[in-house]
Amino acid sequence: MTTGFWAVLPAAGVGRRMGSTVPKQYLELAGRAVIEHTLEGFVSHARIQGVVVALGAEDGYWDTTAYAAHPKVLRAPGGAERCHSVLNALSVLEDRANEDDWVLVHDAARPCLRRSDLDRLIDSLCEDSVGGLLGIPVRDTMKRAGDGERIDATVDRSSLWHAYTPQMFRLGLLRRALHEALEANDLVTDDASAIERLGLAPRLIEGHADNLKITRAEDLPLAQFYLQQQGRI
Ligand SMILES: Nc1ccn([C@@H]2O[C@H](COP(=O)(O)OP(=O)(O)OP(=O)(O)O)[C@@H](O)[C@H]2O)c(=O)n1
Ligand SMILES: C[C@](O)(CO)[C@H](O)COP(=O)(O)O
Repeated sequence: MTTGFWAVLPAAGVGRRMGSTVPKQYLELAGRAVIEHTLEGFVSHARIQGVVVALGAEDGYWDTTAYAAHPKVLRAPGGAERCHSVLNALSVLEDRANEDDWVLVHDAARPCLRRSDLDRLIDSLCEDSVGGLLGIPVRDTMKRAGDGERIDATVDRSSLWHAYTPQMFRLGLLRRALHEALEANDLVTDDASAIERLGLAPRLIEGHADNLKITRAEDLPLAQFYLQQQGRI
């Protein structure tokens, strides 16, 4: 049986840290919504059979996007935290995908993902027994803050990475891992953390630092710069 590939885009956040009345996944970036740039990379990918977007209950923007009626795009209800949104999206895949199909979970707020990095992730992990994620090794000296934002310690950075997305795991394993994390009230902030809780070791695949997550206001012009550098706008 051929193994399928699906994408899940958690897009149900409110963007508190962005400080905008418009959720950051719908802010304009080079004339399109952030989420439209993100979706383009998955909808246009020949190996990706479908994309499930997890949307907030109050989302009044999705229907204005160019992908609202796209045949490859499905919807799921967002949840209170990112982990709930992802688990809801996996439920939408249950009657379409096989348990061993690969699911690539990618933040809607990361519009600058390179096709080359996406392909490297898929090619590196498609035979892997666990799965993994894109990331980059940290480049700065890392400090742990103590009281009053004074340094408590300098942390050995030699094996520290920034965890990015997509994070790629088989549907059945990821659903079980997230379900068990939530059962333990462990509101994991990424999908790999749920897999690690099972005692498994996801692989880190080095990508590019321009796969930033739009989080604060200064990230939007930086994302535009990166898209220009990539020749995408
Ligand atoms: N309950 C939630 C919270 C977040 N997300 C999504 O998960 C991704 C990463 O989350 P984050 O950057 O934290 O987005 P927000 O939660 O919107 O940001 P903030 O924490 O600043 O509110 C985003 O695409 C966001 O839309 C989601 O689907 N469901
Ligand atoms: C999934 C993630 O982008 C990996 O770095 C990150 O954990 C999301 O965290 P957030 O607090 O939901 O932005």
